[in-house]
Amino acid sequence: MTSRSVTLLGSTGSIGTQAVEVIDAHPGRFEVRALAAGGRDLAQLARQAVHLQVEQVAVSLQGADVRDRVEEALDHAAREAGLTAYRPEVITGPDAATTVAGNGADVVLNGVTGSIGLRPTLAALAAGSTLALANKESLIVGGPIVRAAAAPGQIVPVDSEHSAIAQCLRGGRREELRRLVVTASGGPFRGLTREQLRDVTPEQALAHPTWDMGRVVTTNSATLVNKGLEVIEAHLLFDVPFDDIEVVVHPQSVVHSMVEFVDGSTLVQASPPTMHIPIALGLSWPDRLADVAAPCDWSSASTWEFLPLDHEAFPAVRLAERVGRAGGTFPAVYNAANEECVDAFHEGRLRFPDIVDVVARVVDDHAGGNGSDAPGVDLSVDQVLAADAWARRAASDRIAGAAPDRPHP
Ligand SMILES: NC(=O)C1=CN([C@@H]2O[C@H](COP(=O)(O)OP(=O)(O)OC[C@H]3O[C@@H](n4cnc5c(N)ncnc54)[C@H](OP(=O)(O)O)[C@@H]3O)[C@@H](O)[C@H]2O)C=CC1
Ligand SMILES: CC(=O)[C@@H](O)[C@H](O)COP(=O)(O)O
Ligand SMILES: [Mn+2]
Repeated sequence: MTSRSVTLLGSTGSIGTQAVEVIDAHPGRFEVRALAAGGRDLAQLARQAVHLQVEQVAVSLQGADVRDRVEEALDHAAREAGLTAYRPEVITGPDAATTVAGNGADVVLNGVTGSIGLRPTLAALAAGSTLALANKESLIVGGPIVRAAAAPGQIVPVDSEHSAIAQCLRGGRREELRRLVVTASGGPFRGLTREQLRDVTPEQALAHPTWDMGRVVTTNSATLVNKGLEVIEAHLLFDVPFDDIEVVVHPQSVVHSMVEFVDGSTLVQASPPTMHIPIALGLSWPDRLADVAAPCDWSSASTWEFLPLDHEAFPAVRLAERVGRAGGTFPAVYNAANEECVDAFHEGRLRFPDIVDVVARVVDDHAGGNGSDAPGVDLSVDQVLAADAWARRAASDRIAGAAPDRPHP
């Protein structure tokens, strides 16, 4: 089998480092051409660059000394590895990830967090690369823009639920599909009431019961905003109406989602919780790589539970369905307001249940005509980014009003 060239965006994060593990475990299958990161850990990025011998290293930091710092880190990592002649191209600044995303690699894995991933997603699609998409936010905020930019099959989902659905769809024809069932772990606060959620801490929110992930997606799992985003993601990826997408709580995170067909049959995709499988499929689609992860162990007793979601304690999914149906800039507003609220929660400026309450108020303000809005097919990237910026400001104002007392001193 021929080797695929790969560009890894967000290479130092949870998805990025696991992608490197998958690539290392399959020598000869992939050649990593470029890495991009935010620049919080230049030493790690440089070690990855030297290890993978990439041609390009992109860092989104801006500043007079950034290039020198990246080159210094690369020199240091190369010396440590006994390689003095290694000199990749270094790209810096806010557009760095977008630049390497457009380098025409066979596969671009977008593992950046947040709506900042929109331009890189569009650059990868414009360059004709297969987009292995972990950065769900770019699809959600870009909506019709991203869909229009993608050729059929050009986006391969890496999010575990959507990878599961894509795998299940290989077992039945699209026109035979009745509905999608998206599983949710329920997060660390499953079973708590809204009142009990008032005093939970950031540390508790980051203790996900089944997955080890980055800070934002882990917090979103706790609020169920992640599941709200994933419902919109499923609608956009598979063109299924919101009425035909159901969320079910499955605390074990072994069934990663399901597809129900018209005859009453349901196909599920199951594996112990690891992102290695969806990452490997994202890189090698439509082929499967061998021995990516341990399969389910059927030799000992185990239980899979499926429970309804408590929408009163966790209103984020219903709110996401509303913004998803509204379309236009509403999903971008939901996402951007949430990104602001997640930061505020971790900085002790907002209580946990106020995250989704503030997002809902910002969405209501948007529905009332605030923030630039352009529903429908004519949406532009500039309009999305303007709505994103407006939602961040609106959320900040609301956060300042929502937290007169500091919940986490
Ligand atoms: N982790 C998981 O298991 C899963 C994650 N996802 C999705 O995948 C995406 C990544 O999540 P995760 O890996 O957990 O997040 P992390 O926070 O662990 O990693 C994010 C990565 O993106 C980099 N980054 C941040 N800003 C930029 C930028 N402007 N340009 C280039 N790189 C940047 C970060 O670098 P730095 O630290 O230097 O800023 C880091 O390498 C999210 O959209 C998430 O929802 C989906 C399913 C599962
Ligand atoms: C692994 C993955 O895909 C995450 O997005 C996961 O879905 C988080 O788990 P929950 O949101 O179901 O808690
Ligand atoms: Mn997911």
